[in-house]
Amino acid sequence: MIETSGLRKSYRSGRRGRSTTVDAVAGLDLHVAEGEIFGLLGPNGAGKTTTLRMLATLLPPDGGEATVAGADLLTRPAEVRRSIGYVAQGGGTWDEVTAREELVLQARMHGLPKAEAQARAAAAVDSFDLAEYADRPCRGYSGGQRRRVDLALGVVHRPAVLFLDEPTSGLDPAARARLWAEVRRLRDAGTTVFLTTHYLDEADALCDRIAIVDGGTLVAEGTPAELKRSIAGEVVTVGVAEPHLAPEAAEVLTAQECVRAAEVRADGALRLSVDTGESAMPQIMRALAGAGIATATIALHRPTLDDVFLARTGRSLEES
Ligand SMILES: Nc1ncnc2c1ncn2[C@@H]1O[C@H](COP(=O)(O)OP(=O)(O)OP(=O)(O)O)[C@@H](O)[C@H]1O
Repeated sequence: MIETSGLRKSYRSGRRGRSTTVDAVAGLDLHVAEGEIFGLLGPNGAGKTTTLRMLATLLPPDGGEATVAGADLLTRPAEVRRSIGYVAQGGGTWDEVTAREELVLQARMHGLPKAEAQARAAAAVDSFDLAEYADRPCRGYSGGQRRRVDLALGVVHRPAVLFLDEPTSGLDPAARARLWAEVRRLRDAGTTVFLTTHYLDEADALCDRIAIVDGGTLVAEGTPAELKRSIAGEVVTVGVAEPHLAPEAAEVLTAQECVRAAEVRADGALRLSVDTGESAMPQIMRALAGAGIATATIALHRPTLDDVFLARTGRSLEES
């Protein structure tokens, strides 16, 4: 449904002579299948919004190719625009207008006659459960209510592809869960959803497939489960009884075949990447005992997407 190849965008800023160039998107290849929720995950400044705005025809790429819903982004942008909905970061509701009026206006902007636009607005009020406040000005809405209206506005013309930029940013847990349910409902009805997020849990729980980006380039792409299994392996943490021996313990363990990588964390514990935790744990204990290093604690963790990011970039996404 969306294909990109070598997609690029740079920004120049500063005065003449002292201008700097930021390669916001530095050659991105993405494949998004029809009917999936696809997430672009990355830290601040990774190039997520720039990518989304290019795919939504709001920003011209500097290079590369892309098709969206079967139309070439560069040569047939008007056709792309007819197939997509776009919800910007922070949304697009006006304080003085009601949600219903916004929905009618949006539908009319997509070329629907008045009666049809009103019918679409009424259907959206129903399906997004907006009736309680849809006829009040948007100014009084909660953050979660506004985001639901934003979603409804994004799909009132029934696009094949919906772009969402940081859809749950700033929402409380209950409002986030509600928005996730709405996004899943749209996907189940056949809409392809392309969203950006810097929340690991959102990428993991909501997205069918994700692309992790950093510095404008692709770090990894796949289903969250695949990425965690294939890239991060499993993680064993070990606390040694005498913390000053942690560096020596890391050296001993790095030499073990079952250990892919060992690092000493800031809290003095060892963090080990292994293929299979269950079989690695007895070997780890034996190796440490053999080196005369006593173990205080040992625990097996299921890998997270942050472990994937760490394995690929050497940094934690949560600290980026
Ligand atoms: N209009 C602009 N002029 C100059 N630099 C820009 C402009 N817009 C973005 N950038 C830079 O391009 C890079 C990518 O920005 P972008 O907004 O695409 O990242 P992002 O992953 O969406 O970040 P965030 O999560 O903070 O929204 C950043 O280094 C940013 O500072």
